[in-house]
Amino acid sequence: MTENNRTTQYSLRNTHHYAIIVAGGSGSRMKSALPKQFLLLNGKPVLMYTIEAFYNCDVQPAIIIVLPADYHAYWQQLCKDHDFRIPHHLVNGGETRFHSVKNGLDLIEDADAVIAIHDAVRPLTDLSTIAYSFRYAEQHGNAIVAVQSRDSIRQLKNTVSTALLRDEIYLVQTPQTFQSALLKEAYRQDYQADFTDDASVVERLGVNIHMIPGNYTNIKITFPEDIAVAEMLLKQKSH
Ligand SMILES: Nc1ccn([C@@H]2O[C@H](COP(=O)(O)OP(=O)(O)OP(=O)(O)O)[C@@H](O)[C@H]2O)c(=O)n1
Ligand SMILES: C[C@](O)(CO)[C@H](O)COP(=O)(O)O
Repeated sequence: MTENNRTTQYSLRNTHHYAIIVAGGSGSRMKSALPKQFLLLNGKPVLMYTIEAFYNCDVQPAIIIVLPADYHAYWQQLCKDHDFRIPHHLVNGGETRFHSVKNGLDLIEDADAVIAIHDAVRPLTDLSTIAYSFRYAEQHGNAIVAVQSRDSIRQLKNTVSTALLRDEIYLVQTPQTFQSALLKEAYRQDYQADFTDDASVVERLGVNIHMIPGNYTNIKITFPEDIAVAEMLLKQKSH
């Protein structure tokens, strides 16, 4: 795990930065008719918080939003209703998260770019974590935000469960940030069911993945109860 020196200043002037925010899912586990990226947190859609975090971080990436094709008009209306003016590019979602990321990547031609991939449904990411992930990936090729397990861990194989070393277990979040040539090469691979995040796609090339520290509050809104938790955390953040 790499030390997150949040006070260090790096020069970003010679590179190009992009954020691909994937919001192409249907949110089946949320059991809501409206996909969870559009649900309201304290009156504002989840996706708007996420875009604001990237817009407000000091790296100032270009922002690409991947949305199901059927929801582009709905999103544009939401932007009008909430007077949401942050500039962003819209791309169609794909069949899985992998295909959605790929659609976003197709928009980026810059071979020297640094690209952060982020779940639209993680609206609580710190600005400093976003900025650090860009800076770390710029220097080391990739940066994956993760937190150490706080619970004891057991692995179940067939019917036998075994304790694992908790200190060796990390829970992976987003953003996951990469130099563009590496990420584009990785996403030229055929889709595999065990590609659950961008790190697993890049790792399949034989590349070493670097974890950087995240926050336990960077939750992914997945189940109905996560909405109440996110609203509470947002209220705490604003005080
Ligand atoms: N085809 C897909 C599937 C997922 N995502 C995005 O990937 C992120 C993480 O995925 P997940 O939480 O699984 O979202 P859903 O697929 O929407 O939820 P579920 O698995 O419960 O259906 C979300 O921001 C989601 O919108 C995407 O862009 N395109
Ligand atoms: C990318 C991710 O959020 C990292 O934890 C996670 O793998 C997404 O998983 P999901 O099954 O698509 O929610």
